[in-house]
Amino acid sequence: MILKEGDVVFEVPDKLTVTKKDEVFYNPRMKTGRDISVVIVQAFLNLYHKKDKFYVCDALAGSGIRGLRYAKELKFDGELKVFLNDINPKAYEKIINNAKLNEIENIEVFNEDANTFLSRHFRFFNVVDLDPFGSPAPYIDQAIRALVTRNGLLCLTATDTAALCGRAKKSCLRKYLAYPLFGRDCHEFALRVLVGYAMRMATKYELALKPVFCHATDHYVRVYLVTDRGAKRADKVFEMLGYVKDVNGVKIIRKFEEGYEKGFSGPLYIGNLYDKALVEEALRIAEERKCSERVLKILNAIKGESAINQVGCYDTHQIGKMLKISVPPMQDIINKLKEMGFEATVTHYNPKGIKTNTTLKNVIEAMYKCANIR
Ligand SMILES: C[S@@+](CC[C@H](N)C(=O)[O-])C[C@H]1O[C@@H](n2cnc3c(N)ncnc32)[C@H](O)[C@@H]1O
Repeated sequence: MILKEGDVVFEVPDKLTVTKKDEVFYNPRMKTGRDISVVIVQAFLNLYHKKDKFYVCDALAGSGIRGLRYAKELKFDGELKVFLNDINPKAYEKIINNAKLNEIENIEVFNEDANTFLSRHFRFFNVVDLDPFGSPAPYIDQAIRALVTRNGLLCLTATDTAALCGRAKKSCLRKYLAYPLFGRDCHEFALRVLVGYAMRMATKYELALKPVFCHATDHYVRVYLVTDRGAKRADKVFEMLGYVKDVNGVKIIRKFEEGYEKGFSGPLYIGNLYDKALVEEALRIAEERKCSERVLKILNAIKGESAINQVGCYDTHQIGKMLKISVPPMQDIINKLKEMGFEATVTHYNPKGIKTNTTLKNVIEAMYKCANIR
């Protein structure tokens, strides 16, 4: 069947089960994530890319929709080229045909194992995008090596949320060398585990990765990290890693250098997950391109989150249960916290989550005040 996504028309098999069994993989539910990808890469290009060539790698390309959208939708005055690769010969053929269908010529298509392909392109790409079945962990090392060492953008999707969100602890340990945090804000901790893992993988090459954007949507998480080089910068990465424990909604944080203690999760990233300027530019582009309401809602929530440096959030439902009160409307609680002099915002990943720069005690007070209870 012929479909359209963004500016690209493409063909996928008529019957899709959206599993590995499909002749060529395509998941229409990931459109939101791909829309956001195009917007984030464009924002990155606008703000941080100063060279005249921009090489993007879609290493696990499936039908090619992601890479073809980059090739067609990104606006760049210099040379823009997208390298699409998939191990499946049927996907390889489909990508070539889909490129012809759109008269896209600024691409090269390959049919190799992703790690082999990436290892042949040492320090070559400005962007490496990994969108695998399940975990990107098996490809992260080669992806890091294939990126330019300064201002390279690593984009990772992970659909193994059972592992990252803490329902499959051993799987998380096996793939990400970290204990996950299971709880109401597990999606944010999934992002932090994945970011922390990629950062640790890069330090041995004297590279520092820094997250600039991420989101947890539907059944997957997606993170974007930028490369920088130098042993000293790589050493500093460990200052941004740590272990976290949730005690009744309050996060206790141990620094990485203090070591692991039983009951804590991690190692994971404990710094700010967003580059504020990039988030704002992405939102501007998304509005200009008339992206869907859903994309705009996610980006708007993230704009709020990016201004507040809280690890995790307060779950108003959990608090309401604890206090045995019904939860006032979210916006009322947020307004009340602001009236009390604090910053507060909704989160993009938990409709009942509030991020704020104050304590649980003050959130409770705000909720009581909203419910007119004293
Ligand atoms: C989730 S799909 C990609 C979806 C695509 N990026 C999109 O946005 O629609 C994962 C793809 O990875 C490919 N793949 C699996 N193992 C691979 C490997 N070792 N090297 C290269 N491609 C691989 C599969 O054939 C499949 O097409």
